[in-house]
Amino acid sequence: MFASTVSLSTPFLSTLTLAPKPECCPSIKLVPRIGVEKPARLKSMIVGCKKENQEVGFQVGERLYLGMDFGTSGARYALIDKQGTIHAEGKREYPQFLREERMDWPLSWKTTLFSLLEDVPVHLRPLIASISLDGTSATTLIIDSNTGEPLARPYLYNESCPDALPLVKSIAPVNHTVCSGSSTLCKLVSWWNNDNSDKKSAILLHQADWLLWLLHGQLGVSDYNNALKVGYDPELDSYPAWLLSQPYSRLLPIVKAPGTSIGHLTEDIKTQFGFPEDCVVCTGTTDSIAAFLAARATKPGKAVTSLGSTLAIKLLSTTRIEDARYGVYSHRLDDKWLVGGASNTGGAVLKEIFTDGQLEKLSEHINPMEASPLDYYPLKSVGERFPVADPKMEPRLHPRPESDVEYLHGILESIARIEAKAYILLKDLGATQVDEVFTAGGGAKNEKWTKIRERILGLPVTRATQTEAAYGAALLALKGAQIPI
Ligand SMILES: Nc1ncnc2c1ncn2[C@@H]1O[C@H](COP(=O)(O)OP(=O)(O)O)[C@@H](O)[C@H]1O
Ligand SMILES: O=C(CO)[C@H](O)[C@H](O)COP(=O)(O)O
Repeated sequence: MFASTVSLSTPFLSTLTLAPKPECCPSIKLVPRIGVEKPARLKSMIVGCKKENQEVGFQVGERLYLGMDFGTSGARYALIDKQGTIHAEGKREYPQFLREERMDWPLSWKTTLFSLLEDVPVHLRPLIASISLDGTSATTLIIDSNTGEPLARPYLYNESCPDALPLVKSIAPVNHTVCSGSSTLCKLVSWWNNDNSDKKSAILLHQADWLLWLLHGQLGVSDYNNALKVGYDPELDSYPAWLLSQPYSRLLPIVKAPGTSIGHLTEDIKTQFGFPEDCVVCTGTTDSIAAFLAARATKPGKAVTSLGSTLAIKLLSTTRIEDARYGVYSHRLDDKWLVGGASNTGGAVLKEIFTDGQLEKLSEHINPMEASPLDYYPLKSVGERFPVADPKMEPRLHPRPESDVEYLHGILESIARIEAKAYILLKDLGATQVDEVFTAGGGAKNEKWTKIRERILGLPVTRATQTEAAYGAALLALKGAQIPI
């Protein structure tokens, strides 16, 4: 494990100022005041938002910023203005495309990307100044640099390549972030050692990088959040020498800060969707960092727990902590560090047992102030990443009580205990002590779960004003638009 406190330049959070809000409600009905014309002919648009039957518009020609989140179970978009007001939002499930009896994830993600763009109200598209998006971390694609098409099936965020671990451990510093079977570097090395396809034209991209490439057309660009788990050092702002000396280092993408303008939309995309000539595409981030950005927690000690399909924890710390023994790593954010990790526990386990409606109904009958005697380790399948890095950890969801209310209570409480263990671990490893937890993701809506977590964490737990990672991605688009290419 190593911990360091560094001063890093190019602050993000402090450079990103949201203009003062005109009186406008967060979730709004758009009421175009003038006839909606074909985007190509549209000169400018005053768009109102409804608040108690008033229409509050904003300056003609003001711009909008599009963020998209490609999470575990589906994708979302959020369209905001420079005050951070949401002008449109939507979501899509991933379509199931099979190829050789396996899910064709690249086709599903690409289809979902273009479906989300179709869902953006056509009369708002000409106002969009920039686009960014987030994806699941360490979801790795090996791409043919001649075509942009995948040379192999993607390695998903929670997949592990233990075959590559001994070699990766032999080149990387002790307990470095890449020394985990689910790291991007292990996936790259596993492909390099086992795949017989033509390696000359191969490049590595993360899910977010590849989806952004479909919009800007420049292959081989990533961000220092997505690139962390392939070995990029956001403190050095470069790949380390021990990695650059490897034969496969030529597959690595160039790395920019999240929310950096890469270039304009391709002509095809502009024409197909009616986006403006000056719309830029910005580097993205990972889904749990986008959720952190959405929460707008800016002080050390503030943390965001993303209760999505997985449990991802991000604590804003002045100290950088890396320790693969526990699945702990630090993402750079501005001049501070987002210390944390991602557990395989979380909503995906709940989804296998209960529908969202059942979760809502059953939760009504839970007394959150009463401790559940049930002790589970809820996992969908074998293997855990954090706060215990154990690829062989077995799920534990039995004995199952007669009552589904008691069963759900036990699962929610057990996930809360894992969350508490994670925050205690971060403190013991030297991170800034957590003093408040914001919640993002689908689980944030469960008030009983929030109360259970407050009791077990012994901390105030509040639902972030914005819980969707897509909002955080939109903030990155806003940042990128403020800094010209
Ligand atoms: N009322 C609820 N209580 C707890 N969890 C919930 C509730 N409603 C939905 N969820 C969980 O939220 C998860 C989806 O959250 P989301 O943030 O959309 O996930 P992701 O982006 O990781 O796909 C699902 O796994 C679901 O089980
Ligand atoms: O669990 C995940 C998918 O939802 C990702 O692993 C999650 O994004 C955590 O990775 P990171 O901390 O690098 O963002």
